[in-house]
Amino acid sequence: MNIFQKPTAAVVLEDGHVFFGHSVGIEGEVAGELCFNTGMTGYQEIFTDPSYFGQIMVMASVHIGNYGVRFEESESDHIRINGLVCRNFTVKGSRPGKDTELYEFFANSRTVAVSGVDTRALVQHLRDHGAKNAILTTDLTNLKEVKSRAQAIPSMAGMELSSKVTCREAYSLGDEKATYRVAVLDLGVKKNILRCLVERDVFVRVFPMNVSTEEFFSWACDGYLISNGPGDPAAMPQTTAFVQQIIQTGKPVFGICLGHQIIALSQGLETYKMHHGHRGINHPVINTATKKGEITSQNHGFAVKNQSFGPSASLLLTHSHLNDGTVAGLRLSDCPVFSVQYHPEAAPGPHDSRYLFDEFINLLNQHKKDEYNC
Ligand SMILES: NC(=O)CC[C@H](N)C(=O)O
Repeated sequence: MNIFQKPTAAVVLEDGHVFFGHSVGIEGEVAGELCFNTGMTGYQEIFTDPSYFGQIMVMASVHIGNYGVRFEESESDHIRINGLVCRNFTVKGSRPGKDTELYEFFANSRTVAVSGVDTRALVQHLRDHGAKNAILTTDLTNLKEVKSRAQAIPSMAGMELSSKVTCREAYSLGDEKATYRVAVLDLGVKKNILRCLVERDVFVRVFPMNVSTEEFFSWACDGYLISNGPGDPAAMPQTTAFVQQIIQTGKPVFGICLGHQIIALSQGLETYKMHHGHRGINHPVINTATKKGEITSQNHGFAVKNQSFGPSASLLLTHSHLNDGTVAGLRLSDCPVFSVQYHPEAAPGPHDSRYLFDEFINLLNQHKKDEYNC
């Protein structure tokens, strides 16, 4: 924040810390879990990712808004974050071909954004003390009262949020005469996951999470994708039981992020809330079979407990996070089911993990030849 300018907005943390900044123009107050993303590019994809529903995002990257917005690059139809905290917010982006400014994008969805914040100090605080609930406000008249309201925000742990972002009705994408047909269980799916399937000759049908078993299983398909999404996976017992049924069909299943966590829960593993999560586009992962490293895009605040994997387990650890050893991927030993905690569809990248979509297609092919029995 420019020390000569008076603050016009504040980030008030549940632990009492206050970070001042400037409102970028949308007045109001929002509450949510405050977490940080270290990606140096891709702000539009982050803000429109349904997995961030309910969260206030602190961007470690210093320039936000500087290349505007192109609608075709959104991960869903509008902004999903509850609020934005950044260092510099550029009102007029300089990218040729932009459809609109980030400012307009925020104004249209009435999402509060605060700039001029010492984001380096704030990120360090969250990294040291963990993700915190917070209130973003442009009304600085009674911050004491805002602090006590910040303490009353419910924890992300135990919160089911997919029902807020899943589609209302089933819809299809791609060519109906494509070689493969995949049913997607939409827990908050990112558009690029669907694009990655369609460009591999897949006809996709996306179903809302509360779809009836009759409707879901009566759509003839070669395999299933369980999508990413917001909230705590442990708060989704019905979806977990449904995924168990999906696995029992014996068809190939691919889980991404929340989908990965739900698959793990359906097999008796547990999940837990992480200290401050993984959110960025340079997270190193090792593929335990090939021993190759992958640089991955990640966005999760929960993870699968590492304790139940072993050589004789029916679940095999396929990928491990190289920074902290957390579970990054798994597969079932006796069914064509695999999942990753990270984002192989990542846009703007990195693209190291795109091969996972090809592996899914290989499984679909194999399944077309001989049926598995789970
Ligand atoms: N991107 C995702 O699917 C996130 C999964 C889950 N909501 C988490 O935070 O861990």
